[in-house]
Amino acid sequence: MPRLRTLEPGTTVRVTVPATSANLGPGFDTMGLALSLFDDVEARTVEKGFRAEITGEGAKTLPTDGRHLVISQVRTHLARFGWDAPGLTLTAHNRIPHSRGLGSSAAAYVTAVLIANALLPAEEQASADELLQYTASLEGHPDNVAPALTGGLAVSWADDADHYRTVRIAPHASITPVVAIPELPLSTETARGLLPQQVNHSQAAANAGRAALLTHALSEDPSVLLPATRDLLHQDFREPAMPESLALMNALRAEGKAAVVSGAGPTVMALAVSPIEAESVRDTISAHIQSSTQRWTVEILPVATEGAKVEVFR
Ligand SMILES: Nc1ncnc2c1ncn2[C@@H]1O[C@H](COP(=O)(O)OP(=O)(O)O)[C@@H](O)[C@H]1O
Ligand SMILES: N[C@@H](CCOP(=O)(O)O)C(=O)O
Repeated sequence: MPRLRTLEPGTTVRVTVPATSANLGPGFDTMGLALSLFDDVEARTVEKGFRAEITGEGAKTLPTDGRHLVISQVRTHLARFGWDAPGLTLTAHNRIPHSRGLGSSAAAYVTAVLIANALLPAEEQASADELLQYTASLEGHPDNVAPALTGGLAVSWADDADHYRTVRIAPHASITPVVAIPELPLSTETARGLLPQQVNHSQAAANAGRAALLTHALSEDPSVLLPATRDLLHQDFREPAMPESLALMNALRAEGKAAVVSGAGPTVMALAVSPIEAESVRDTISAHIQSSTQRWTVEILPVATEGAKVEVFR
């Protein structure tokens, strides 16, 4: 393997990346919405040593040396282009909760790839399309990384050559997400392990109809959000791993609220259609979870219209 070139110390890259809620009901592995909850990470190239200082989520659990996911992925991405950092100091302010279905791992991959890309010489930097390929391949599905990169609502797919594609759709301005985040985590890997290899054809057809309706509901006509958010591909299969989340989602839906499992769960997200309705949904959720055995955080998280932001200081 050819020797890696070493970057100069003294460059700082700051990345701000939004949380994302994938699936949105029937858009399994395809649709995702960026939410106004952000991780802020600053990376500085230094003479030597790989170290992370973490506040917030993961401060007590994540590795603080070169094994930190963002540090290791920055180095992997640099190596792809024949570079390494002499050393790296990472300062991470993590606000996106981990393993709750709000896209924390996607945010970490996007952060790492954007940091590495900004550290590369300008002529070697990746295009927006390449950034999508790298981040979606790391995550294994594009539905979180795409809206984390673009902001707003993203509909993504892999084409016949397995090349990831995405289109950004401006969400209707009235849409106001409310999230109920339970205390107990559920890893995406575990939740994916509950999915069947095959699904019934008529259920797949019904799901396709709802997903098609969902793009219309989210962009043009939120009045059809309740039928448009009905999923037949993943939520029920995952119930054994998060029964309280499914119970909350079903109770909200029975009351006419467009509630879904956020990502692979266990967070539940309801899509209100005004800030006032969002407050009422928040109160309704709080009433439902009063008898729960675990603590929940209930928050209104407006749509983030901008995707990840990168600043470079030399
Ligand atoms: N900011 C971060 N820095 C380092 N590792 C992270 C970060 N965010 C997430 N991770 C890793 O990803 C895991 C969560 O990924 P996952 O189970 O896919 O859940 P999520 O739904 O939050 O993406 C965490 O346990 C941690 O190992
Ligand atoms: N489509 C994926 C989405 C996972 O999102 P996350 O936020 O839970 O990582 C799935 O449903 O598995």
